Amino acid sequence: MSLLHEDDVLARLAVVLEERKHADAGSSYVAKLYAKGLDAILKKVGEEATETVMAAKDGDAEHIVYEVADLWFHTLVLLAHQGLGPQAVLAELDRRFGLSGIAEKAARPHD
Ligand SMILES: N=c1c2ncn([C@@H]3O[C@H](COP(=O)(O)OP(=O)(O)OP(=O)(O)O)[C@@H](O)[C@H]3O)c2ncn1[C@@H]1O[C@H](COP(=O)(O)O)[C@@H](O)[C@H]1O
Repeated sequence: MSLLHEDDVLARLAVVLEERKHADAGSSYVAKLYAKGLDAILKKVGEEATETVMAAKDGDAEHIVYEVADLWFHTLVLLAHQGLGPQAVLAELDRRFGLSGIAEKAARPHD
């Protein structure tokens, strides 16, 4: 799998999450979660955060990745429910990275 493909997965998943807003609640996991509403989505985010903490305490790398994927997925559902998408979060992280000056230092290593 290419790096580009992996980089792109948040955007591609966000498109599917938008499409599920028009799907029948019985037809998909995400459509059912939307139908249950914000509190149900928040409950899943909380559960997955807790499961991530427990996996990290166990120190099993595969389990950590699995639980963080569940957590990221449910935060993407939350963002979509709120009319937002991963690009907004990525832009905020990019802004903070820019503020840190690390990118500029990397471009001028001898300063
Ligand atoms: N990436 C995911 C994804 N990650 C996790 N999950 C679901 O999130 C749930 C995780 O919750 P738990 O571990 O608590 O398992 P559970 O007991 O089955 O969950 P609950 O039924 O209690 O909520 C599971 O049901 C997983 O199937 C996901 N469901 C869907 N996707 C993606 O979302 C897209 C749309 O999904 P559908 O709406 O199902 O078509 C798919 O193409 C996938 O790419």
